Amino acid sequence: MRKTVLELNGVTFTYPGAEQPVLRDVSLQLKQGDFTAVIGSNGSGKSTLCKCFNGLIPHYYTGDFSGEVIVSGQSAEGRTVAELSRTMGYVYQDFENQLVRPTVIDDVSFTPLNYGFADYKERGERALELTGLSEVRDEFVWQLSGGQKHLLALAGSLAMDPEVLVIDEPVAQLDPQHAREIYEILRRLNVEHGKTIVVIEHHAEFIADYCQNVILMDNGSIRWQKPVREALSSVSELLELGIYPPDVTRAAWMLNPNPLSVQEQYPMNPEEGRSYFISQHRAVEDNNCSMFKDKLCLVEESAEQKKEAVVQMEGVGLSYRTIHRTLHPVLKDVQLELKRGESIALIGNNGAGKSSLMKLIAGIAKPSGGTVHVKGTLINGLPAERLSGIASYVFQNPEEMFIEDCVRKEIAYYLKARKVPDMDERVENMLQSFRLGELAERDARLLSGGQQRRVSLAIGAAVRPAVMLLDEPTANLDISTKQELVKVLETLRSHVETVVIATHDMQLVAEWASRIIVMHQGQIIADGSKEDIFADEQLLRRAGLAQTQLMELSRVLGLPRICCTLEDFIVSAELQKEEVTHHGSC
Ligand SMILES: Nc1ncnc2c1ncn2[C@@H]1O[C@H](COP(=O)(O)OP(=O)(O)OP(=O)(O)O)[C@@H](O)[C@H]1O
Ligand SMILES: Nc1ncnc2c1ncn2[C@@H]1O[C@H](COP(=O)(O)OP(=O)(O)OP(=O)(O)O)[C@@H](O)[C@H]1O
Repeated sequence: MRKTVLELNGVTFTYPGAEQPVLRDVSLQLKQGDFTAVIGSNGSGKSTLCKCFNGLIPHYYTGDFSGEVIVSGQSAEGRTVAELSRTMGYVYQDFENQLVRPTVIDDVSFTPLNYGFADYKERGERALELTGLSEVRDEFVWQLSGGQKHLLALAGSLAMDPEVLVIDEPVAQLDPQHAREIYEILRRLNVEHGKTIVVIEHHAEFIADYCQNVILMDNGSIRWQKPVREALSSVSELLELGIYPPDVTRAAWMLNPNPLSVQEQYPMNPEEGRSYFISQHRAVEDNNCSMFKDKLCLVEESAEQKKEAVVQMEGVGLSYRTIHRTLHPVLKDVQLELKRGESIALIGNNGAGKSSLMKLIAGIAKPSGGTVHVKGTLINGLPAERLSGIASYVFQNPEEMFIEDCVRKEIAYYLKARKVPDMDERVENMLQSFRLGELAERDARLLSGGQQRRVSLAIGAAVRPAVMLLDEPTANLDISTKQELVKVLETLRSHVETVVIATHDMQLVAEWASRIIVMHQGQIIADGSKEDIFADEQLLRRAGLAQTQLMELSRVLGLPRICCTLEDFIVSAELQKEEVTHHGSC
């Protein structure tokens, strides 16, 4: 019999000052070697639940706590976070807070050093090797890209060789190839080393491929804990909660029963799924976006206006100084023109230079050569306060944007500074569009990750700049918020001249972008329509993007191109299924 490594009995928890408990009478058991996904919509209590595992709740997050947590057979009561952390490795959603030392190798070895392990350096090196970070071992941590920092936080936990590894959204900021690699590492740790793994995950494809069990959180309670196939087949329930995992996975299963044979064991009714999907789509449109649209005065643009260049970059380079004081070129000779009305997706693997390029357009980073013009204004060297109306950058880490004490004031902040006349109306509009009404008076820093992301998007959108730059806008978002974001982005077209998104979310790219720019090692290696870019497998492979779920699926479906909406996938899946049945019966 496998031993129980973690047990929660009747845990209820209320954050200080909150009116309602965030966890309500939660009980669960994890056995050694389990690989479990915790799912649920934004704010349902997933991270709070996991913070009970290593004693962060109630030791660090004080509040009203009752119930019992048992770690490796011993009650957690009276044991410190440091003690529990030897068994429970944890990578937080805001993983940057876990990076505490200046260089990569120092950081990864820091925890084992602190615990007095003589082999702390070897542990660090091993963890870097496992996560593919050995090449940057001597770099400064602040010089890493967002994705690389996430890998480093994971490496830091691995260096302690914990019995249980809890990771809050392991691939939120990783490119598809790195994401799969991380899950392969987790699988090896699970299968070969018997580690118990818990992930908080919004991506169904990884849950389907790697996890054995799924815990569904619903408004602070565990609604169920089920084996993965059964869990992901609970279509109507997941749709009802607005968290149905991307339908691509489901469509793929409908067509290709291997390796999970889901169809045989848990037959799904495509009609049921489809009608739910469509009604969900409509609900989003009716309740949120049409309301938002009504308030906007949509401007018809002339063909001439559409051709107008909003951003012009010529011969732009960007270099950062390395630890050895040499210059590390991050962007090389970028020539780029972004036009009015374009919806641009910047894609490329971790560290390709996407954020750096956007920071140059926003005037946050200064080019080491060349010129950047936005709306005809040379922005190199322009003071920050002059930039917010021209280009607005929504950070990869939303909390970096928060300076006020409540959500409403955060959204109003830049509008107030610029004395925008319809400020109150705009703030209300944003609160509604991003489902923030109930959170308006809350401190943004104390919200869940997905809620914080929504606030950061609302701040950026409220300003209505000429160019809006969004860094990984769908990271940490549940599926229904993602759908809303796509709709809101559509409506933004009439206020924001050009929207640029840096993303690893190919679903978003397929549904939203009108133009894709592919970056690799600091250069633009392709620039075109999604039809052209997604059809070029060699190019995508070169940029480390070949293994996306969409590509696999498009192959399975025999689609010439990848750019389909979720609905297209379902329709294609159904058609193909019918064809198979038809041929079968012939
Ligand atoms: N402030 C900095 N100082 C030094 N180097 C940096 C700095 N910011 C980024 N870099 C380096 O520049 C390169 C490009 O980073 P950037 O964040 O632009 O990549 P990215 O494509 O956005 O990656 P990700 O998808 O992981 O966020 C990386 O090698 C990174 O290590
Ligand atoms: N430190 C805190 N103080 C007060 N309330 C908090 C704090 N952290 C989270 N909350 C609230 O508790 C609820 C659950 O948050 P939690 O982070 O556990 O959700 P989650 O399911 O992990 O969400 P997400 O998918 O967005 O990360 C949310 O309403 C959030 O606003």
